[in-house]
Amino acid sequence: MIQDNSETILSVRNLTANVDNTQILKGLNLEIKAGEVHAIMGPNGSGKSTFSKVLAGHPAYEVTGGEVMFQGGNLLELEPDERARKGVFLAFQYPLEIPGVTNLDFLRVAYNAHRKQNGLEELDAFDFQDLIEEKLEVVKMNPAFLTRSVNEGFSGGEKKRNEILQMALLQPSLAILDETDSGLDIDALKIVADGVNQLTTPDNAVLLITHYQRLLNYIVPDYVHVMANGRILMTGGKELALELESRGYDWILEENATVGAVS
Ligand SMILES: Nc1ncnc2c1ncn2[C@@H]1O[C@H](COP(=O)(O)OP(=O)(O)OP(=O)(O)O)[C@@H](O)[C@H]1O
Repeated sequence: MIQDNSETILSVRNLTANVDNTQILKGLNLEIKAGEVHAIMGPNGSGKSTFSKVLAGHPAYEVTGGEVMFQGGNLLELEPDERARKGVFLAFQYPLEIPGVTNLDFLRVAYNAHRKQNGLEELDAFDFQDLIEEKLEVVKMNPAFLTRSVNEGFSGGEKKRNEILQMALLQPSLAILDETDSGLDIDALKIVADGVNQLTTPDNAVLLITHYQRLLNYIVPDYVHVMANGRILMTGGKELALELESRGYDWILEENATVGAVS
């Protein structure tokens, strides 16, 4: 038997979570190994963003049961900033604006916090400038975006690109991209996808949440999961995304309703 020795990056078992006392996640299971790209698709309101926010530690979401292990440690015990420093990165569906804080300062503080976590010295402003210019190339962003306040007045697509810039800089172990493709024109979609692909290594993993198969033409997933009603109902390879595009979700919901009725 061939042994798969890849490191497990994320292991989610029977996760349940509430928002405002309403249960949204209802027993979610997922295992992600180093080097893998996973995509989660599913109907509106199925809990995809909730899952990403629970992973990031958003305080509005209450975990009521189950387990989330990240690189062998209990993720749920960590504060949101600790999760980020340890390498969990969430690119938001709706990136926040931070008026009064320049993109450059924001990125430098985030980057140096990350270095500190890894026992490294802070990078001074000059070295950071060199580094960030290199990263701007990855996402083909104009340096003028560095001196503007974080996301303030950025177009939808520029905000998404800025999220990928942050990711390029921080090189997370687990990048969770929540509908990063929404609002992107075709060229921007390719640039963002190239950025993600350049950052994918055998040591890290990517979790994409998307409604559109087209993103998966550019970032090819190892696994596609279908989430509905707070659970992952089906897992397949990249071809599952094509099938979903042509058949929609009802057949999966019906199959699961039948299974649920029998068991
Ligand atoms: N604060 C809240 N109070 C009550 N219900 C909430 C709250 N926040 C989210 N929900 C509900 O949780 C459910 C899951 O929402 P979530 O955003 O996780 O879904 P999604 O799968 O990401 O949807 P979409 O594909 O539309 O982005 C939805 O029915 C939503 O209305």
